[in-house]
Amino acid sequence: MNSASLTCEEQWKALEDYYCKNKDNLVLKELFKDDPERFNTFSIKLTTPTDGDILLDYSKNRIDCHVMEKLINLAKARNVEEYRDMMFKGSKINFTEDRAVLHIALRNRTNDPIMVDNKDVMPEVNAVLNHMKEFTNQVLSGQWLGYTSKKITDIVNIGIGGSDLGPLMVTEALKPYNKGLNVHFVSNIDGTHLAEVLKKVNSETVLFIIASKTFTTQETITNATSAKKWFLAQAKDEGAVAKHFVALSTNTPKVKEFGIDTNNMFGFWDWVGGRYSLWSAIGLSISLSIGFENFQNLLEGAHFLDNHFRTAPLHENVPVLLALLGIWYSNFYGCETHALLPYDQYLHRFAAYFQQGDMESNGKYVTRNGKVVNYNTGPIVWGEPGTNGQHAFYQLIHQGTRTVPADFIAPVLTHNPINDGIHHNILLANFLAQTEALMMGKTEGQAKAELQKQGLSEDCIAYLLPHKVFQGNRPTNSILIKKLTPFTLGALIATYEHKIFTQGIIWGINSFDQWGVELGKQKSFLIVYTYISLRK
Ligand SMILES: O=P(O)(O)OC[C@H]1O[C@H](O)[C@H](O)[C@@H](O)[C@@H]1O
Repeated sequence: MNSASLTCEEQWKALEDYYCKNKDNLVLKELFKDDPERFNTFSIKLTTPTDGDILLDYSKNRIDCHVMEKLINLAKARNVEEYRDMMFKGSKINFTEDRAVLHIALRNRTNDPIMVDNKDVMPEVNAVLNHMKEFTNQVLSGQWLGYTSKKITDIVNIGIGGSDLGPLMVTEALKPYNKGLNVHFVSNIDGTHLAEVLKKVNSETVLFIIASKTFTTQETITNATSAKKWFLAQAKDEGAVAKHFVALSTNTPKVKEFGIDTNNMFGFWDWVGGRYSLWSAIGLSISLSIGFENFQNLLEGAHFLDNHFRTAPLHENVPVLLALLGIWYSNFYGCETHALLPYDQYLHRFAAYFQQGDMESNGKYVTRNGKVVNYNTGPIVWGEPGTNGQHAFYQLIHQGTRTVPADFIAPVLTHNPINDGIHHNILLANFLAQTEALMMGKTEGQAKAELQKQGLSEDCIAYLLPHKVFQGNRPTNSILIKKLTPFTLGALIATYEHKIFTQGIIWGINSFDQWGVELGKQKSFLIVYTYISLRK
């Protein structure tokens, strides 16, 4: 496998050279004028079996065919395909933890064997899925009863990081599929988070889901312990805990120690990274919210995208293309951030979810060779749903001093076509208008003509003019799905997961550990113990 430093790669140098000579010629409106086929050249449509098309339009980027060719050559030189195949085969590509990286196994709907340490992981994956199905059906059908023989009405997921953000994002995104349970999330160690949720639930009808891969995370264990204390204060019977507490974890001894019946434990494995775990038992709150069949459709959507990522040539491979565009902006244009802008209220936690997904994966400066990089790695990921963002931070995207590459994401159809669909029409009009405005900008001539139309004096026009000009040439991707369904959401999430993977491979870093989080954790444990012993 290639172990050369990224900046020494011939393909890197070719990109650098091309960037230096051509960066001023990569002007979007000119590129569109010169090539009427530009949209067709730089867009890809994936047709899903039942949920319509997924379109990636990447024509509004500062690229031409030469840039794309060179970027693809770089991906090849960095062995993206080989590493991708290693991931799918179960190789231990998370080398600092000596672990396989197999979130793809959790949604391996064809059940082809995937071997880790000479053992097929699929039978265990399927066993946990069956357990989730059984449990979900029992709770939703009202068969599962609380300690006073009442049905469960509310679930509370207690977890943090990957054990919170994914389930929270997905249950919000798929609210139209909710089967009737009220779903709550508690993550913050700040007691306010738990206290506010406890005000809304009844001990007789609530189910606590303690979600923690390690079952040692300070926030989760503290919140879970307080929840159990609150529960026992009302139930007054240790035996009742089994009816109201379940655990999602890889750590059986710790789950037992906490007092949760291991029959009520849903397991997973060390090869599932926290930020890639919503497909595993960690997705139990999703399954309870939308029903197991819909949860399965979410897995199907991700599997569809996994197959695309695994088999499509690099120049037609959606996650690879998104990754390469990100590299072009981060490493050549020097862009610091990447915005995720979903034009769908249901996706209001999408950017927050991928803040962890991307920044915890690729926020690293040490390479596979143990060397410190001499180039930028993962960008700062942020965003809010449109159109709210437009009235908050789009000013900076349009006229700020930084270039902010942005992904605009929208469903063509809405779940809520209220008032004859006028809301959705306006929403989509904004989506289209923004990407166009960012690309086209406004020339001095156009701005002047507008000011003249308003009948302003020449002095006033001269004074205002510089503020009314937009340089434009601001890059965007447009990602359109037919409708936000479990399947299309699964595909969308998997797209970004594989984008992150591809970038990590090109940058030569390990996207699957998170040592950076540990330092803060260790320090806070020390301070907490000192504080507690001082109070005694
Ligand atoms: O699921 P847990 O073991 O409780 O971990 C929760 C979170 O802890 C840390 O913050 C890690 O960096 C995250 O990746 C993880 O998702």
